[in-house]
Amino acid sequence: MRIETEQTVAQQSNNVSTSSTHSQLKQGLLFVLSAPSGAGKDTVINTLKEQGMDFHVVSSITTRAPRPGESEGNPYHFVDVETFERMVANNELLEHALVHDNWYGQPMQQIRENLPLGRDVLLKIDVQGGATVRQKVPGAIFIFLVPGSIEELTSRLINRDTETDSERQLRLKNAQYELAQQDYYDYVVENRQGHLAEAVEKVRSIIIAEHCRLHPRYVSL
Ligand SMILES: Nc1ncnc2c1ncn2[C@@H]1O[C@H](COP(=O)(O)OP(=O)(O)OP(=O)(O)O)[C@@H](O)[C@H]1O
Repeated sequence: MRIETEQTVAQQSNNVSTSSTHSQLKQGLLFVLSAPSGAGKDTVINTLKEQGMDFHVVSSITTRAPRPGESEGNPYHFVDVETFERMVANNELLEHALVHDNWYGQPMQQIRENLPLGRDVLLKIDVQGGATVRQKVPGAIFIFLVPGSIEELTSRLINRDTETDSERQLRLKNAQYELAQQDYYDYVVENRQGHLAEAVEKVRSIIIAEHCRLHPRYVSL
């Protein structure tokens, strides 16, 4: 039997750095945030950024027209259908999908540039996109944001007033199916009406906790 003395324990701890895994392999983590339209993805992301969290939100490309107040790169890269099809053909997109009659895609380049620099990357995508990313990059961390209720979601979209009535109806119809997909995610965070701070704190805690894993879920693309 080997009895460990204070000296042997001290020798062992000299040989093994307590945080070797974390300090040597520091790489960013890939997060996926999905939710029905109007559940609060942008609001949560913007609040985390205002609080000083440093992560890169992938600017998707889309063929939809910019809304009032949006411009190239903010929050999307707006491209025509021909450009979109070229990027698909050149394998430049991690995933792409037709949502609400418009194409959306996630450029791979932004992920490849940021992760090796130790910067987390967040993909803000719908559930179809989330399913594709789960297949291609199972090591990503999947977070689903839900509203307190469908009624809350409806009034948020009405108050936001960024879609026509028929667009809003389509989003609410799709929300039923999208909410049913939450079971495939690692985390579900409720963003209740008037309780934004609570939801933000939960997402923030998830990000911090994922970095504290003994073996963080690093991915390579
Ligand atoms: N907890 C909350 N309480 C009240 N209002 C909220 C809350 N979270 C978000 N909102 C409001 O709900 C509306 C929708 O939020 P947001 O635009 O962030 O949703 P989204 O999920 O990014 O939608 P989309 O997918 O359509 O871009 C916004 O007007 C926002 O201010």
